[in-house]
Amino acid sequence: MAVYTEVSDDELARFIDGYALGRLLSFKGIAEGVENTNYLVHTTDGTFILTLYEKRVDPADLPFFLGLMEHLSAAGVTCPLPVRDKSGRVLNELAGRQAALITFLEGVWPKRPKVVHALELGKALARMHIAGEGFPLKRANALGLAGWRPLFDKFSSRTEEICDGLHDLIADELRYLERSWPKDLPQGVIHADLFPDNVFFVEDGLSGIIDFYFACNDAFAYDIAVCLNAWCFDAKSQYEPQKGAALLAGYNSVRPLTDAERAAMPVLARGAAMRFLLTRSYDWLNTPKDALVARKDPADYVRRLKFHQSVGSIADYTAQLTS
Ligand SMILES: Nc1ncnc2c1ncn2[C@@H]1O[C@H](COP(=O)(O)OP(=O)(O)OP(=O)(O)O)[C@@H](O)[C@H]1O
Ligand SMILES: N[C@@H](CCO)C(=O)O
Repeated sequence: MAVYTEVSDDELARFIDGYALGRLLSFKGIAEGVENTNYLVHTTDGTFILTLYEKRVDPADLPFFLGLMEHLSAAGVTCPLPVRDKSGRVLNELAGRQAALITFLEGVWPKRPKVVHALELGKALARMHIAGEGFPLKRANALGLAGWRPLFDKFSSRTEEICDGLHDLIADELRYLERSWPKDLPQGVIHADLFPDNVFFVEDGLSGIIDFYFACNDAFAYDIAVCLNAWCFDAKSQYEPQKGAALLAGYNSVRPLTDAERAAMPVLARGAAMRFLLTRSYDWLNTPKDALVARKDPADYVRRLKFHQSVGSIADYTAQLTS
């Protein structure tokens, strides 16, 4: 359960008094998520999500994340909107953390994504990339290529606590990625963590996107690669080409991929696997045993990475298997 910071009834009632949202009725911690503390909050005016920002969020980045939600929402993307307090601020302090209230989105995230979900996701991702144009703030990808080796250095001496062979798998792959990473792909604002638990559906229609706390400026196609890994493999980490094809087709129907983006997809898929293998491995080793949070298994991303290494081109592979 991702409630790292407890908030008392009185503290929260005082906090809510700062907003024009009526009176606090009830609140409860949200079990899902691993990054930040989230509470579901009911007031006499409605339902909201309260987020207290934890370890990986640099407070200096919060204006980017919250401003982006406002920008995307104004451009037609259904995403949470930060709520302004009585003095117009979106950020406040609560229980020693930076905190914000955001609007509640209806819908549920798909526990077992279907082909139709991947298709809708592809379209929504492309629309989000287009909607991000004109957002004036910039944020480098802290978990992009330049951030991977320093993160590996923090736990490289302990990889055998996760699985045999992990050290060399990561070390060799980092060398490959540093040599091969594409430099001139179309760039803009990307979500960078668009896993199924961050996308809500009502029946088969996509109803909203949440959790912009890794958003940054980077290659659009890298965002697609993150989604390929997160949405198009089954519970045993077997690639599901129909879902991969649907994701790419949905995306392409809104924002056609360039030849360079298509050509780069295999290396981007390997990089996207590396990014989550690194953060999951780090968290696996550093999350206290008694923490109320479900650690995500690095092994799923070992398998994805090995799959990408073995097939060469995921885009060709998808095309072959679905034609
Ligand atoms: N605006 C929202 N509307 C409805 N539910 C929300 C909203 N924001 C968050 N939630 C709920 O809270 C959960 C955790 O939120 P979120 O994904 O932002 O947390 P996180 O700790 O940053 O998670 P992650 O591990 O995905 O990075 C979501 O799965 C969802 O159930
Ligand atoms: N989406 C991430 C966790 C949140 O950063 C993962 O599945 O590893």
